[in-house]
Amino acid sequence: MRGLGPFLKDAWRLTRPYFMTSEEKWSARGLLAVIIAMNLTIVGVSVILSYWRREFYNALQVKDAAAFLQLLFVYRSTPSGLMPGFCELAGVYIILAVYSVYLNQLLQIRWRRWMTREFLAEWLADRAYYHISLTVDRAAIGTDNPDQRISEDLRDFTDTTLSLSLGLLSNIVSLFSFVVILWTLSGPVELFGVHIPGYMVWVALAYAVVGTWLTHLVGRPLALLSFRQQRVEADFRYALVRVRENMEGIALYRGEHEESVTLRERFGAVVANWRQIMTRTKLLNSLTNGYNQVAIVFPVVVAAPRYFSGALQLGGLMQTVGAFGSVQGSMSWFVDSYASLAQWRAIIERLATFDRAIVRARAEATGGFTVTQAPAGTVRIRDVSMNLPDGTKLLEGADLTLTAGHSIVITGRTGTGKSTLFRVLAGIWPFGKGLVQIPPNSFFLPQRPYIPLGTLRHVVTYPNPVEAFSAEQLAQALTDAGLPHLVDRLEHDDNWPARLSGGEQQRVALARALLAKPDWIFMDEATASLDPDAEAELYRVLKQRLPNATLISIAHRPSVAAFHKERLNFQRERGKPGVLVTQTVEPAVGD
Ligand SMILES: Nc1ncnc2c1ncn2[C@@H]1O[C@H](COP(=O)(O)OP(=O)(O)OP(=O)(O)O)[C@@H](O)[C@H]1O
Repeated sequence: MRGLGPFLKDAWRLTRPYFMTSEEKWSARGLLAVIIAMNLTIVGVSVILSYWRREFYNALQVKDAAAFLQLLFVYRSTPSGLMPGFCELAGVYIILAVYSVYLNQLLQIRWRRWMTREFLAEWLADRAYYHISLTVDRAAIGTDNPDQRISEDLRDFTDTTLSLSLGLLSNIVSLFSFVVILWTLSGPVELFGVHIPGYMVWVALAYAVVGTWLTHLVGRPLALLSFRQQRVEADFRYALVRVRENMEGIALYRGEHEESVTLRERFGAVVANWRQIMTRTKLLNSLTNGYNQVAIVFPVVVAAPRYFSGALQLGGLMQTVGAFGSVQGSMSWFVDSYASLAQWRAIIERLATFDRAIVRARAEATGGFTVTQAPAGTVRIRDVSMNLPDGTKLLEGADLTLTAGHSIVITGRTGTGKSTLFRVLAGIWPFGKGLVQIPPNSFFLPQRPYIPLGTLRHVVTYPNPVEAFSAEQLAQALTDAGLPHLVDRLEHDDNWPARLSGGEQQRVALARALLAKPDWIFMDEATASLDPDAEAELYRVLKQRLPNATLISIAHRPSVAAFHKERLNFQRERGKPGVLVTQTVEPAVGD
């Protein structure tokens, strides 16, 4: 963990924009001011209620029924001023308590909405999400699981920041107010010849600190145990999900017994940890119940000598009991907040690291590459060096010019760097340097196409809006791509990533290319899941439907090479940068 200074700086850096510079800053400040005012008023009402208590019990002591009724339902004039009735005080208290929480939740969700939008925009800008995924450092907190940072950490950050800061303010004011009340009620005491003024204040503070500290000590292992419980429950659930996702594989291997052993083992951990939670909860409950029972009489016992000596009336005694409870409540808040403070610190650390990783990734979006538009009819790379994130060189100082109408197939042994070259040409690979010039109307088809959730129409038109193409255009593209059976299901909302086979997914990607009508089509083993006949058929369709498009394909099969004019062989020896070697290919029949 970093020092306190940098941590506070990070906390401020995350908090500042919403309240200081965002377009919502005025409504946010207004809402925060109202919540603070409400919380302080709640403390004020509690203080008035403490004096009300004194009047009320004094009225009981002297059997003054009129004062009793006034104090319950209307108001009463007292020597120290007008005392509102219980109904009014309770009414105001209830309204404040309800609306302070409600407005707090409102501010929390608005703040979270704003931060989530900001983080999402930053994360998706300049392909920062992709860059971070390439360089993710498992040891560094903050850059792993971006989904968790954006959903959970932002939620917990806004929640914890508000509850800690507002809680701190209310509890300081409350502690101070009730310590003063207790001080005025409590006379001095002589202990072993020492004169101690306001002795009840010291007793209350000591009682609260010892009690909450003991509770904290006994209860602390529970936090760890419940954290572990979440983990073992998640492990058990994950094992069940693995079975669900691999049912066919398990059935074919007859792996039921093995699975059942694993599942029982994992559930065994759930039960074992739960038993520890039970034991610890029992201990904690013994302590808190005992403490709470003692708390009922403890302040009365402490104040009793002054009551019996006549220095305090019944009202004063009851006010003392209430003030004692309030001091204890505020002190407990400070002790309990240790845990939330540690949690808050961890959240801020994770969010700040994530934020810095995004800024860094955006700054290095294209690495040392200069990606520009190519002059019409060419694709050019000049002096391109292509590295892995760890610095390993895949290609060094490469030059390449592709001309329109001259289709190329890129081949090479697996793992040489063909897909990485494809990413460089697409302008998304950030590691390396050189000039990359690509014509604007280029279309990139990866090996594993992205299939979003939603209707099939959304899947096929992605990333364009659903209304970008007519039903006839979509039907034609699907039919051309070999998916005529899906034409009727365009409006069906299904789990398409799971429903479509690997080959069908690649056909959907080709349908997208047919709709986009690009001048250049770059394909990274984009038909590898199809059988050779279907693959050849699709290449024929592409050439027929898009006769002016130039195909640049990465492929292993010779049958695909036959659809291209030239072969570019990516050759790389272990530990050395690769080279691109041009070779001729036999044209396919009808090419
Ligand atoms: N993000 C990454 N981090 C580290 N290494 C990577 C990363 N991406 C790719 N590599 C490595 O770079 C090398 C080249 O990968 P690439 O996918 O470009 O190969 P390829 O020639 O397309 O292989 P194939 O024919 O099997 O698809 C491989 O050794 C791969 O493990």
